[in-house]
Amino acid sequence: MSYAVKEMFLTLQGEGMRAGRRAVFVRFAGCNLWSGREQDRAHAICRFCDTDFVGTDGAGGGKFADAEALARAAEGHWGEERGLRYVVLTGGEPMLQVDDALVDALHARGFEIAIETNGTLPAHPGIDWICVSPKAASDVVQRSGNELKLVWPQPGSDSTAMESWAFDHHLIQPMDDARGEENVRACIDFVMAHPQWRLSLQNHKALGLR
Ligand SMILES: C[S@@+](CC[C@H](N)C(=O)[O-])C[C@H]1O[C@@H](n2cnc3c(N)ncnc32)[C@H](O)[C@@H]1O
Ligand SMILES: Nc1nc2[nH]cc(C(=O)O)c2c(=O)[nH]1
Ligand code: SF4
Ligand SMILES: [Mg+2]
Repeated sequence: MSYAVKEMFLTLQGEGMRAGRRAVFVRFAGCNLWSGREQDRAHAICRFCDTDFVGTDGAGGGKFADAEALARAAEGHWGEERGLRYVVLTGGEPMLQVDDALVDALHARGFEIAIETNGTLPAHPGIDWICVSPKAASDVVQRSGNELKLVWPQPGSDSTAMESWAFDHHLIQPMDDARGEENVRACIDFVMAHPQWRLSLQNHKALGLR
């Protein structure tokens, strides 16, 4: 299979329990909850997306003919060092494209594989670190994993129900939109009232990283 990738880059994971870790990000093109076009945002299932995932024209992006080609490119971003290789598959929605061949090719090059997914499709069982970020108007089928990262406030999402889902960590992340600090305050208040949750900040934005 070929893969459509918007962009690929080396950075620090900015969010969640593994924030601060060196990682190659592979941003797949396309999503099942929004077309990515601004004129469609108001009617999309997911309306707060902070990401351009349309097309394959970003830095390091492109159409990769097969899994080997994509894994080779990821290795190129990481460099020769073989220790602690870490790749984060994101998008768009990566589970629209991630398959056995890609998981095997990345593992063969020594990568630990993480995914950022909206959870509407089952995560590939070979993935080593699963982060699910539920969207209120969608049906989440992937209810287990390493971390659940709920963007907040998100009217219509049932955080109490999510506490019984099988995740090791439950995180609340401020929605980055025009309300800004108000959303951060709402997240702090939420964690103060629900100690089983913890705050996730988008460190890369504060640090000026990609
Ligand atoms: C762009 S999404 C791509 C992966 C997948 N489609 C998903 O939604 O999880 C990556 C992460 O950014 C989060 N995110 C997207 N827009 C955001 C925003 N405006 N504020 C805070 N987090 C946001 C998502 O919830 C998800 O955890
Ligand atoms: N540095 C950095 N960390 C991230 N964690 C999740 C991201 C994403 O867009 O999936 C992201 C991203 O875009 N950049
Ligand atoms: S599901 Fe993820 S990639 Fe798709 S529109 Fe929402 S935040 Fe963006
Ligand atoms: Mg991002």
